Amino acid sequence: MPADLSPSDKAKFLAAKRAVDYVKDGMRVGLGTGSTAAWMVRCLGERIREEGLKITGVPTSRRTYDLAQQVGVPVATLEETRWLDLTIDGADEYDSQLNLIKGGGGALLQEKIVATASDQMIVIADITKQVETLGAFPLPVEVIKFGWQTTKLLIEETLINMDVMGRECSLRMNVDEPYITDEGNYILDLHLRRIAKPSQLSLVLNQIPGVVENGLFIDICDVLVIGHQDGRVEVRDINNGTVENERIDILEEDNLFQDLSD
Ligand SMILES: O=C(CO)[C@H](O)[C@H](O)COP(=O)(O)O
Repeated sequence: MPADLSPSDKAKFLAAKRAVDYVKDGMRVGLGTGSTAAWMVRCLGERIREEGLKITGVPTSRRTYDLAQQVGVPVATLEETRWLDLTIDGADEYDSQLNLIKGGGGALLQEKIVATASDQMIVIADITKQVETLGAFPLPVEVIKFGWQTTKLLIEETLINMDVMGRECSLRMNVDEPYITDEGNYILDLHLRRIAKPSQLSLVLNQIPGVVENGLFIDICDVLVIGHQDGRVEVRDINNGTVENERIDILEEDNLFQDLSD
């Protein structure tokens, strides 16, 4: 087993490796953003090299675009493909209904557009992302720069009216400057602790002028693949209510791990 791969990376890799089994020849695939999604892009690159798999990937960020280019996954834009067969992406939190918080990596807007434009969304994660109620992870909200302080006040007012537990709302920073998304916007992180009504909150937030999109993904994820550090992989399918447990032998993947961790 490669010494330089952390237990957390092993779990992410296993989820990613299992999820790319869903990808078939000719598919148009949404490529998520983040450390777990990066494993998925590398696994797709591996299948393209080893099996000659033919796909078109639609990246959800510049980072993912760069990685796809690097590992040989052909890319196109959503403008070109219009619709996708499948999107595979990570998440910051998931609940038992497979509702999600996303956007920790700042790509929630493209991620939501791409996932919504897909016949199926598969989320890959490790067990640390599982929560009973969404909200422990700060909820990212993408806002336009113009009048962002006013948008922030309106969000805070909305949170008071909705009687949400935590109400702190902070501008995401990149060292000492505001973080700028790929679409040139700011992100406000809402420290809510517990979101009792995620569906309602998502709708209300998106009605506030200046809000572009929020990181709540409600009824979008179809399949959740959870990687465990001991080699187990759990596949939960929300549409047919199945839960499957499998095991991927990590030792057999040693060479692949070595390749991918470069
Ligand atoms: O939503 C995202 C990026 O905007 C990511 O999917 C989310 O932050 C999870 O990232 P990681 O796999 O690195 O934990």
